[in-house]
Amino acid sequence: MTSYQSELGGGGNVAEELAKGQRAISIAEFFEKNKHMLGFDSGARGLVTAVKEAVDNALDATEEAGILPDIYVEIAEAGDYYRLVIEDNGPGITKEQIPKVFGKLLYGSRFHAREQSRGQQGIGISAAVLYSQLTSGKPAKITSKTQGSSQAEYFELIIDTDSNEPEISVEDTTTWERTHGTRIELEMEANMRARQQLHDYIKHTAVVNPHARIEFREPSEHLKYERATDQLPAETTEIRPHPHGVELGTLIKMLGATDSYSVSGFLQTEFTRVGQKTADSVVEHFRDRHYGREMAWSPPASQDEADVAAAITDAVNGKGAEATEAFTDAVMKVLDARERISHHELVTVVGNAADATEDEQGVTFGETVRENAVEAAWGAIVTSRAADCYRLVDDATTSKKDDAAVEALARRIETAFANSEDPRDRVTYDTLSQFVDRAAERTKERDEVSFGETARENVVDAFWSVCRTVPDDAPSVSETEGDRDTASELLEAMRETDILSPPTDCLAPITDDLVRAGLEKEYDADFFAAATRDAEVHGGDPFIVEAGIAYGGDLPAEGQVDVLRFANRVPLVYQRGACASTDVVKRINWRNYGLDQPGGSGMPNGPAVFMIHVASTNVPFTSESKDAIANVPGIEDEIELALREAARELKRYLNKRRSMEKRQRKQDVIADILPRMADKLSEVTERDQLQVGDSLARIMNNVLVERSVEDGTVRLVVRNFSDTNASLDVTDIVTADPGEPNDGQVVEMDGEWFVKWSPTVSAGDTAVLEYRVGDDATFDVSVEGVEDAKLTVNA
Ligand SMILES: Nc1ncnc2c1ncn2[C@@H]1O[C@H](COP(=O)(O)OP(=O)(O)OP(=O)(O)O)[C@@H](O)[C@H]1O
Repeated sequence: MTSYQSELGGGGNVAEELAKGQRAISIAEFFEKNKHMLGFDSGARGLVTAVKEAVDNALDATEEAGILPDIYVEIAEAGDYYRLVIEDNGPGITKEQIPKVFGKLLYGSRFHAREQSRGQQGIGISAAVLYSQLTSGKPAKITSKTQGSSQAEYFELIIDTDSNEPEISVEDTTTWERTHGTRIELEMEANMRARQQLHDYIKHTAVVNPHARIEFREPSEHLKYERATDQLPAETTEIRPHPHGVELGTLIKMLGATDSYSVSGFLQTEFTRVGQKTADSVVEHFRDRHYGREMAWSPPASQDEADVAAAITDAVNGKGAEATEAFTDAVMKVLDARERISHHELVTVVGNAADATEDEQGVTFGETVRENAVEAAWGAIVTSRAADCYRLVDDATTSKKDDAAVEALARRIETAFANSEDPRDRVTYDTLSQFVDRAAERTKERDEVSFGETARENVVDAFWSVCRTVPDDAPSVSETEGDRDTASELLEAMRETDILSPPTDCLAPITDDLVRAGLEKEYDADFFAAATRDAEVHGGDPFIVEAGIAYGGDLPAEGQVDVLRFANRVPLVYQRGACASTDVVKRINWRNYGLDQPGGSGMPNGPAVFMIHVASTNVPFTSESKDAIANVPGIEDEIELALREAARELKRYLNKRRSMEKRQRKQDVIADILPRMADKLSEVTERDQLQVGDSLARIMNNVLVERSVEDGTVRLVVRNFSDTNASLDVTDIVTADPGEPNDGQVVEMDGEWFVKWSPTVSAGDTAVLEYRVGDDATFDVSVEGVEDAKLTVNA
């Protein structure tokens, strides 16, 4: 760094020297230097990020247009570089927009939309273009065809990093076999070291987008992921911001942009879930914060020292005895009936009494008389502060506090009111808290009695609850926008008002059925479970968490469970350790759900894949490169609940499987011993060998299927030795024509006859299935509807 130290004291102006080097930095220049922020930290990672940005856009665009996505991704070596091609069958991009979409950072359609989408910031694809031009020096080649066009638009362009504007080198039309869509070709310095992440990204994209067809070709592999459903994700609706989710800067911007004059109108037109009632409630809190409330004191009783009536009478000059008395009586009549009165309420009471006296007595009560009367009456009323403060403190604290302590605290609060700058006893909640805190501190110092946190809060709330909201109009929109403190008061009022959660039609969860279908499509497992939670809200943005589990089958039994993380249907393949979803998986006790977890915490082991999906209008990521979900407690709780929901199903499955395995082992032992016993028995008794299948089925409480063939009659006897009903599908495959059996159905296929029955056999009952066939036929029976371990087939 240039040092100006030698110039210090030498008469030179360092600030002016520095000023020569100070200039604005373009966004493109900034990202050129900070590529890692956008996920382009290395050649390996750059390739994954570029694929991800283009595929995410393709999925967003096709979904928005209601088109089932057909996406082609190709990575090929091109000399010293890699060439990346991504094609989609989306709606295409208009000629005017192409240069901006690809040649300008921070240009997009989703930044301002409160709707679930993969893209959010308008940086993704242009950052890929920037990375490609920086590393290979080659322009991006874009082909795009909109629906109904016969020709496609073709551009070659780069981003001018000084101006953050597109620099077009070729602009042409071309023919393209796709009826509509977009094709992007980028060359970049890259390598395939992140091959695994690339494959994970594509495969996991296929899992959570079962409606998409994706073809992926890279130098050593060519893969096709077919769609599992023709059902597009549910259409989403854009929502207005929720009052609980905006920041101060955004609020001020919104106040500047609105057409509304009043804050109430502004709230109702610019935010979701705000009707008249909610707006009224926010405005009331806003006024409380902006103006404070007025303390209401109990008017002293007439026999008390402070004589309000006398004070009023004294204050009224030259109105004649009769009118003065009538006026004083009218005020006192109202005051006597009131338990408490605040300053503005007194102004109204005096005003009404003056109007009535004017009418009845024909004497004018002008502004000054009214003001004098209010001042005099208020002066007399506030003499009761001490007694009032005592009562409020006494009621708000426990009986354990002795009287002198209560008295001391109340006296100090009273003094705070008496010394306050506002003669109307207006206080904000914060000021009131300060009054009470200071009074409590002094009482501790002087009287050695302490009032703890809770006691203080109770006292503040007791005073606040008898304070009156002031009648002043809430500041207008322009007044609020023009003053940062006022805007901040409005924001706090919005946050403290209970407001219905935002609607969730802006979200499109995958849904549990499709989570399961997606997993079934890509993983050869024995068991699948899925759960979709109800929507919750974080910082004003709705979110939905989904979880899925695949278990067993071909999944690797060794090592840790594989965790697939997704945000708005986008697989997150980096920063696993920094992600809230990983943290949640680790903190669950998986032993409770039948999985192996060394030490009882951390990643569980076993042949399982966990899938976690967070869908939101604003997913809180840990960084701009959108690699990991931040540790937001509300979101973590939902992730945990979704996982536990799916895990409960897994537990049931594993328990059942274990008991079946146990049963099978027992059965294997018996099946081994029984024939040997039968052998021995027939040897000893010299009788024919016994049929052991029947006995085995009886011992194991199984369903037994036994065949006998006699004079061309094939008989399958089904005996249910279990204690529940059995609904079976029994199919006998015969090599000769079985004619027309009584209850079974026959289908012939390639010289084999399939005879099928679907009997329900009650516990302890028997069903007989029969047909006739020629002598030399052979048979092969299959039975479904009963677990293998509970079935004995002797046929
Ligand atoms: N394949 C495509 N088909 C149609 N429109 C597209 C396509 N790719 C990009 N767009 C349009 O270009 C805009 C900019 O895309 P870009 O990837 O830069 O940002 P984004 O997807 O909005 O947000 P993010 O930076 O979070 O990815 C998108 O918002 C979309 O309107």
